[in-house]
Formats: sequence, C-alpha cells, structure tokens
Amino acid sequence: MAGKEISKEESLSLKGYRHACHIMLYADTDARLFGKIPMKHIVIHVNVSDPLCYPASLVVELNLLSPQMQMRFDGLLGFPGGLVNPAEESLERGLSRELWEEMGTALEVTAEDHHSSCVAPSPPHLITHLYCKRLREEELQEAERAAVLTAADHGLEVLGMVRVPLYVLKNGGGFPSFLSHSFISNSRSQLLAALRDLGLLSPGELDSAVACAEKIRHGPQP
Ligand SMILES: O=c1[nH]cnc2c1ncn2[C@@H]1O[C@H](COP(=O)(O)OP(=O)(O)O)[C@@H](O)[C@H]1O
Repeated sequence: MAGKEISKEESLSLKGYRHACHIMLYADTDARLFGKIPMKHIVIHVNVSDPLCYPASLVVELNLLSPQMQMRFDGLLGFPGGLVNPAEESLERGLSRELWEEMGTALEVTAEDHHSSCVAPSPPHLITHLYCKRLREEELQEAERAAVLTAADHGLEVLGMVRVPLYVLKNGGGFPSFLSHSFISNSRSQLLAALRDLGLLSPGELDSAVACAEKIRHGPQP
C-alpha cells in the first residue's frame, strides 16, 4: 500500500483531505548485538541450508542504524505522530505537539525534515506526510526513556517504541521478520522509501528483505 506521491504544497491545496504527520527518528548506534557483533556494520554469511530468502553465496552487509517505530493501541506498527489541521497550525508544529503527547519529548521538527507526502490508499481522503530526523544516539535513547516515563499516551494510544532491526539473520530474522508484521495505513511503504532515500539500505537490500518477508508471511505458522 504505497499511495500516490504528491508535493507537500499541492497536498495543502487539496480540499476535503485530512493530514496525518509522522516521523522516523533514527541514529547511529555503537550497540553490539548479543554483546559482540558491532551493530554499526555487520557481515553475515548465510547458511547454505537456509530454506528462506538469500542465495547461499550472498554476504549480507548492512549499515546498522536505529530507526524507530511504535506499537500502536490497535496492535499495528506505525510511526509516532498524528493528525494535524493545517488551517490551525503548520504541519511541523502539529507534529511536534503530537510527539510531545506520544513520546514526552520536545523535538523541534522543521520543514527541512520533510521526506514525502502521499495520498494514502486507505483510509479515504487522507494525506500522509513523513518526516525524518537524525538524532545522536544519546538523544534517541533519551527519547525512548521519556516515551515510557513521561509521555501522556504511553500504555494507552502507544504501547511502546520499537527499534527497527536493519540487519538480516539466518532464516530472515531481523529486518525481513520485522517487515512481515502488520502496519497501519502506508507506514510500511514510508519506512521502505525513507530507508532507500536516506541511503540507509540499498534498493537491492530492500528488495531482498521484502521478498523474504513475503515468504515469512505465507510460510507455515507454528
Ligand atoms: O505511521 C503512519 N504512517 C502513515 N499513516 C499513519 C501512520 N500512523 C497512523 N496513520 C494514519 O493516520 C491517521 C491518524 O492516525 P493516528 O492514530 O496516528 O493519529 P491520531 O492520534 O491523531 O488519531 C489514521 O487514519 C491512520 O490510518
């Protein structure tokens, strides 16, 4: 569900549409998976017998940053943010307000952080705007703590912030598994486009992960 891309200016001139603004916060990380594998840059040789995904010879090499999404009240994954009425405030100011409610963090979102605007495939008459903002790792960690400790919506509209794993493990663990979950509206497409456009993952890496996620979704369930 990608939706039709449109410029922010054009979207604001359309009548009868609601505007949903969300943000992808991300940061470089020095964290180590299982205490030993550097998260920043990881190389995994995929096992020949893996039934899923990658050809045996492929070495998966991904840059590991930590983009954030959240588990919503409805059990779907999405980005932090919400509806903004552009007749009352700018998209950026409204998004900052939503972030305060959902994450308990005062983050200034500017027009430079705008990534894309789309006419959402569903629900009808909705424009979705995605913003992307790179933080320092300490800022991201601080935002995660505030989301639990001080955000008004924690445990209600937002059940928790989650980091998006950008690495790929055997049998599609990591990013492909993450993509196989259920997402609100076009947030999954927003995630894929942002990772591609920001150069966090290459088009080839994204295509492989999407194909692998499809196999996981349609594979045997325990
Ligand atoms: O991450 C997202 N990307 C794109 N659209 C989203 C995302 N999260 C929610 N939406 C859509 O935006 C609209 C507003 O949703 P949200 O629940 O975030 O705002 P609200 O708290 O102001 O109601 C809903 O129609 C939903 O389908």
